Amino acid sequence: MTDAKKQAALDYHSQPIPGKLSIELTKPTTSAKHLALAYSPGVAEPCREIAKNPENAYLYTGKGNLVAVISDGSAILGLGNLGPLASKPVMEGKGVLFKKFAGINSVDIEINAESPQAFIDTVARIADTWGGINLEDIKAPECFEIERALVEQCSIPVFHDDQHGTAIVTAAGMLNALDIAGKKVEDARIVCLGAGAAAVACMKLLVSCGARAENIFMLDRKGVIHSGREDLNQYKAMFATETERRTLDDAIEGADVFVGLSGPNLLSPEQLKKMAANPVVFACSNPDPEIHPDVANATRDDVILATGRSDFPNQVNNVLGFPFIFRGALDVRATRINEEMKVAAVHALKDLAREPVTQEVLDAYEIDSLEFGRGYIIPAPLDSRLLDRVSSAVAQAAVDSGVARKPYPSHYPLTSVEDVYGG
Ligand SMILES: NC(=O)C1=CN([C@@H]2O[C@H](COP(=O)(O)OP(=O)(O)OC[C@H]3O[C@@H](n4cnc5c(N)ncnc54)[C@H](OP(=O)(O)O)[C@@H]3O)[C@@H](O)[C@H]2O)C=CC1
Ligand SMILES: CC(=O)C(=O)O
Ligand SMILES: [Mg+2]
Repeated sequence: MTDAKKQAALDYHSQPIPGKLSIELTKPTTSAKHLALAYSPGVAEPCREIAKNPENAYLYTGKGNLVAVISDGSAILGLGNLGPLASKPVMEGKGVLFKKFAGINSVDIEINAESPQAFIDTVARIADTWGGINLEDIKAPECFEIERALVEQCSIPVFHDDQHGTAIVTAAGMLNALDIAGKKVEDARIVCLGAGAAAVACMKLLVSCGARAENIFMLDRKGVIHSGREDLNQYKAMFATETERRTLDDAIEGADVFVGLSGPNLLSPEQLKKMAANPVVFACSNPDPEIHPDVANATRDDVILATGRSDFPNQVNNVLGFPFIFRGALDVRATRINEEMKVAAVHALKDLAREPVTQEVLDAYEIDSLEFGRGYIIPAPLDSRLLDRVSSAVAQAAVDSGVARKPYPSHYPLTSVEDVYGG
């Protein structure tokens, strides 16, 4: 980013008041009568009702539309482990996206935990406060154990966005991109740079969508993850292949797909040149992708390119997932976000990209036209149809797969965030 853009980002966060979110009141508070309802003595009544039946918390508090965004700051975007407090702008940012795109209230919580168990214990103790928990920017491999334990211990959805949100959006974009490239996911030779939270989840979901594990080369800082390595944790080991290839230079030769979930500027133009015709390159590290779009496009004119950023076409970013996935899950009071719900979200996103783009999207991105193709493989985050399409698919899948505690919402389809509480 230029110095001017960096300063603009700092000004955006600091002016006119610090931060990006505030809390609003939903009830009148102008008279003593109002206060007697909102606080003492009136507030005692909902307390008594909730003590009798915890489900009443959904009736008398904001719990049902409230998500905690929780991080330890150990893998903030692609910036690395900068600690809990430095993750706060990202966590507030996730809150902005929850509210703007899905009408969900959120609170960010940054935990200074000395161990994964301390993190788990902290979150488990406050879990009843929320309708759902979005774990964010927690590094691998700790994130896997943390999520597993919390899913087990909590009766509300717990979702590690960097794993599943990213995987859902990546799979949707990938199925479309391969189609445009004239290739089949089952045949695609895939290189995944990164073997952490996002990478492992993305490759697992791509395999569920038809990719063959033996066609995937995954790499970490030490190179290709192969069956001869003895330093692999159980999550990396799932992707160990029998191969003589050792480096990115080796792995990228002839590859159809590159998925970058690692760090900045790690794919060189020379490596991009070695890929097969019509290469699909998802350089998803934030804020700086594995290869800059200007460099990639100057290197090959047949590349189908996506990044995680809002300022280039084809934004493959979990912003297209988590707001709407939680919307659907909250609205049927799902106890968890299961595979069926994730796959439903993949197809809703994939299919929406194939529909004509609305004027609203063209205006928001200041362009005259956009149609399904190399420059448009995935819906844009400012497409208001996402709210209905993804949330309803997720809610239906939750009902069908038996994790919903409420029926499919009678107030669906949602046309805007104004509708989220129904009539
Ligand atoms: N666009 C999107 O929606 C999303 C993008 N991301 C991006 O993905 C990246 C990883 O995030 P996340 O999975 O949460 O983090 P993790 O810390 O869990 O994983 C990072 C992984 O990247 C690998 N890595 C780092 N540097 C290199 C390198 N020089 N060469 C090869 N591998 C490298 C690490 O290797 P090792 O295991 O050896 O340490 C590790 O496997 C970030 O840049 C993040 O911004 C993440 C989520 C969503
Ligand atoms: C987008 C996101 O969640 C990340 O880069 O970590
Ligand atoms: Mg993240």
